[in-house]
Amino acid sequence: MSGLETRGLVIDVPGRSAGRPLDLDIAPGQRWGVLGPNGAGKTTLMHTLAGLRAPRTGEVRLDGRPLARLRRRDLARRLGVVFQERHDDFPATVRETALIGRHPYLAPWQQEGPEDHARAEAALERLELAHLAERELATLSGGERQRVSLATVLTQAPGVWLADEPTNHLDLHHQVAVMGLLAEQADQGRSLVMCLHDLNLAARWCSHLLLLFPDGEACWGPAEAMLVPAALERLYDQPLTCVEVDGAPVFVPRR
Ligand SMILES: Nc1ncnc2c1ncn2[C@@H]1O[C@H](COP(=O)(O)OP(=O)(O)OP(=O)(O)O)[C@@H](O)[C@H]1O
Repeated sequence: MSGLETRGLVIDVPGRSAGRPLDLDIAPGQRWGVLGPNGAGKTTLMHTLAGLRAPRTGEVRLDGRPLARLRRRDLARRLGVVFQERHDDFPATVRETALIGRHPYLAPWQQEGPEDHARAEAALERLELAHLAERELATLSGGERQRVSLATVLTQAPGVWLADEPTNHLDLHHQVAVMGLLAEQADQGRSLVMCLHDLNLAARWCSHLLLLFPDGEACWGPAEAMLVPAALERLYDQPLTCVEVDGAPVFVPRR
């Protein structure tokens, strides 16, 4: 299974003069959460980790090889991305969209086979979307669309998942279901990096955390070492109360 590393990585946030170089080792089986306020650079980091945006300095490596040296198709098999708010202009059904996850495995113009269809159907079942398989994407609710994005990556079955706010638009049941699905992917030996705005989801589901500050400062490590109330209060510029529920910390914003 695949691991992702960054060496001396400074992401290219427009107008930011510097930033702490990131030396991350995201090993198979780990669940990394990226936390930070609006504008801290979380999405920019995800795009950089996906090879869609050049770093200002440093590099990203997948299984020890610089992303820049991997072929696009190889990368598309090994790295899956769930990004915020896709605006799909061309009409497609939910099933057709999930099947896009198989494209990195097909030759140009090759039709999907029974195995590809079976994977897509299983992913739609898993995301509770089977009853919507024939629906046009444009007719879906925000949460349903988000689950289609996740189903597409599940169909793709990459070794590394990059998910920008994977619980965006989801109700409580689906938030927990999706975090459970992502944890299961990690338990199967995949690497996972996700941006989260919900500190409590991060506290419950992440094994490691990266805190990104708006000035480019950053710190990272095992989740329990990062979930320090004073650091989180500085991160969000927001006083917090920390209580313990079932042995895990729960953070509540103070007025
Ligand atoms: N094309 C661009 N031109 C100018 N500024 C940009 C551009 N793209 C991003 N930025 C700025 O870079 C900064 C980081 O943006 P980014 O989307 O990575 O933040 P984020 O941490 O994901 O924020 P959020 O929590 O709001 O999603 C923001 O201040 C944003 O306005």
